[in-house]
Amino acid sequence: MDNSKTRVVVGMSGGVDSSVTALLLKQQGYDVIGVFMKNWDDTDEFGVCTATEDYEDVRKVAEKIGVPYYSVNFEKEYWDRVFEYFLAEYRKGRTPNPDVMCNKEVKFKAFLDYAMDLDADYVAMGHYAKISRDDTGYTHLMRATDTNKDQTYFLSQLSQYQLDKTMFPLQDLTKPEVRKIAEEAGLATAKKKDSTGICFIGDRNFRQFLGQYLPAQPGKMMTPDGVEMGTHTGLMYYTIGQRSGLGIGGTQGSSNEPWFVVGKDINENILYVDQGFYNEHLYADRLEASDFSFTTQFPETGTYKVTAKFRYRQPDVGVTVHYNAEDNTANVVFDEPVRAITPGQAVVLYDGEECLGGGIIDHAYQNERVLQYI
Ligand SMILES: Nc1ncnc2c1ncn2[C@@H]1O[C@H](COP(=O)(O)OP(=O)(O)OP(=O)(O)O)[C@@H](O)[C@H]1O
Repeated sequence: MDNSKTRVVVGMSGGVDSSVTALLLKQQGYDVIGVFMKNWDDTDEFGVCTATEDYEDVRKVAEKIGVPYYSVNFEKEYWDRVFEYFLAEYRKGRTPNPDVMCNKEVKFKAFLDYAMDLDADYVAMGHYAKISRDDTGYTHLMRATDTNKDQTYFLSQLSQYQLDKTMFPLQDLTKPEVRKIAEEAGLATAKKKDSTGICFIGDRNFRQFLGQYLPAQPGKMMTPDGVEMGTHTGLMYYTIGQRSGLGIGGTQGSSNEPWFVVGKDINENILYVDQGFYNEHLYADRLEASDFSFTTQFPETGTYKVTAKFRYRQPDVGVTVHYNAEDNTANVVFDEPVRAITPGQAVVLYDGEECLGGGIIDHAYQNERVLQYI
């Protein structure tokens, strides 16, 4: 097949995954253009900026494989559509997922629009996820072959239009295979270490970073039974189910079991803590979520039996979804109790290998009691 008339704009981050993405498309004969996005000014006190180093890697790889490359600045779009949302969620005591929003608003919106202005037919990214196009014209988002790396959780809010314009050339490869391809092709990024954590925070200290934007408000730390356990340093620093950083020894109370965050009262500025990983206050039997997006079609109001993930890298759980199309919300009832459901995170729905879409978790319940008090 002659791919030379099909233009594909590849999001090149300067990492190994997107380097191999560009290489594979070039080998398949596509008209490839590499584009690096600068979404965040991370120049440090020494004037060093990792974006400059990453772009240098894009240059090396693009020159090696012989594709043109550009850089585009989306700092404003990223700030307005991802970072403001991130801060607003923390202000409400929730734990947002900026990667879900970055995909929806920047990588597959601002970037996609930019690519279309370059007369692209598709954008391609180095995500581990599969695109499958059926005979009726629908494009489906499927889990990656490398289940260990599958990123559909983060892509769950993409629309049919966005998916229809997307290619994921790594979809059938495992990470070790991708590294091997990069090495054999002599790409400068073959041995580059994977990025970790939230992209704009990088290796920086999370507390310090967040504290620069949101003033920390210390308050009371209590057990759900009302026993005062000391003070917390600011509700935003704690996530439901989290163990570390409570500053309480294991000797308080009746057992030596470690302490976990089991709830937050944002109005009273109280952090609720209790003992034991399997603490009953951490287990929910259903949740309510809003702001759903679906990858093929929005369903009608009704009841659906599917599986769901409530955070990245968690096995699916069987659920019954009672979806309300009028206000785009759902009540999601679990087949078995689930630990540490966290408001602000995405609930992502699957039908077998297909990622159907997802919403944002608002509340979790246990026997009709609202957990977490947020
Ligand atoms: N700054 C950027 N500019 C252009 N594209 C980007 C940028 N950051 C990420 N992407 C695209 O999004 C994909 C997934 O991003 P993610 O942050 O998960 O990177 P990754 O899995 O570490 O990939 P890579 O090894 O390519 O950095 C990348 O493979 C790339 O195609």
